[in-house]
Amino acid sequence: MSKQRLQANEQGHLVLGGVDATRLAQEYGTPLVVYDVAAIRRQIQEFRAAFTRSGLRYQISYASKAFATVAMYQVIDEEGLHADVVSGGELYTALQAGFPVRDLSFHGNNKSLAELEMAVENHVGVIVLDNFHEIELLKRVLVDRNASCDVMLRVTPGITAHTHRYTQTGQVDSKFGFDVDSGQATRALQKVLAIPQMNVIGLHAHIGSQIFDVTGFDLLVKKLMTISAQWRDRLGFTPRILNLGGGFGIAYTATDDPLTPADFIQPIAARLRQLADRYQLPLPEVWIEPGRAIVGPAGYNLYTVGSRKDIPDLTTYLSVDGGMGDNIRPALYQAKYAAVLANKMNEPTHETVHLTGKYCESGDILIDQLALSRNEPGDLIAVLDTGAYGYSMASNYNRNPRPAVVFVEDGQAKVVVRRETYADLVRLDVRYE
Ligand SMILES: Cc1ncc(COP(=O)(O)O)c(C=O)c1O
Ligand SMILES: N[C@@H](CCCC[NH3+])C(=O)O
Repeated sequence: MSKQRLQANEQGHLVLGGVDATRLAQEYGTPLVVYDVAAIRRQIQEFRAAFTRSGLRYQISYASKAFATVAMYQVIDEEGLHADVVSGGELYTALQAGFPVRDLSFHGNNKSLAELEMAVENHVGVIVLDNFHEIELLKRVLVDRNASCDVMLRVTPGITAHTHRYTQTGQVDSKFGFDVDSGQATRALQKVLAIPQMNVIGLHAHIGSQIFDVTGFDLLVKKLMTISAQWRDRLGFTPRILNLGGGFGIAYTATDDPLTPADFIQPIAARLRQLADRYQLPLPEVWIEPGRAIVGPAGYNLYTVGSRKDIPDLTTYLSVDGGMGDNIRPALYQAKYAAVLANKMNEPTHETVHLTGKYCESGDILIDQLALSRNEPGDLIAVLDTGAYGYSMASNYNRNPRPAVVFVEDGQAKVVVRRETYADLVRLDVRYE
């Protein structure tokens, strides 16, 4: 989100989804996580429009690890998308939201027996098989229940996406999926094809996250179509669906230059058509799993300015009432964010500060160099584009309660996750006596 696209009212206050951000802070307190729901819907429409123009058969599956709450699954359902879950907890949340289970895919590199049982008993649409151990576990679950299910095979395509090392997942040296080059994926397929309770509907791969160019996806399509042709020739099997995963990057700062959904989808469609033609394969249905691109730009973290430390001739630390507990990404990935003084939007830049949190860690820095207008304690800071992997990776470090989450749309605000209380923090504690 570029700062220019932000809206301010006559008082110079940031306006989110038609609601004054200072009103949100007064009413619900800070730190506060705010989602502009219309922005989520717009982004989904952009993906849909790009697919419609491509002429491909497609499915968009929201990667709910980016932000998974009951209200979020409701919005995804309203928009008619599929979703993927990676744990019993995400599955449980989706079930609580009444999300159609047939439209869920279940991922994970170490799904437990209990999680597989939960998925099968609730009739989850697709289980994405990740490793040989899981094939055996799932077989047991299905045989015991005289059940069957649709599966995809997650493969490791041997592609290194140009992104942070911690968010690369497609390279050979990865914990996820069956390796293609060593023949592991082919062995896995042979094994699964011999299990009558499993119906292989497609191939899945995810090369990484926060990706800004289409090269990795192009290589991925080539790899998946090549292996599809080999499998057709050797095993008489052709995957009906190619799931290309997520990873579509967003702009966190002015220097980020992300592609639009169409920039990704058009070349992917062209390459698929070319290879389907070359290998005489049917054009596969394409699934994608965006998480960040759907919720990232729609999210804002609101904080109140507190203490300040000026170190003469050196620097200034400006502290807010949240930090790494509600946004671990700067500490974990050196992620960069932009922020504004939400109650003084029209004032000129006055200084550059380290925007720090309140946690007992020197690394608890939300923004390393933030240009701000003149400010004082009580002012409101809005960190932008925090919607993906912010609240979903939040913790109670230092026994700080996690913030509330508010959805704003058409001038209305609604709490969709209540703020944790101190009582919540000790809810699971048991006295030792
Ligand atoms: C299998 C899978 N699909 C989709 C995603 C979503 O990625 P992103 O939020 O970058 O779109 C992830 C996370 O990186 C993932 O592991
Ligand atoms: N959590 C990461 C991305 C990895 C997502 C899951 N594979 C982030 O904040 O960017």
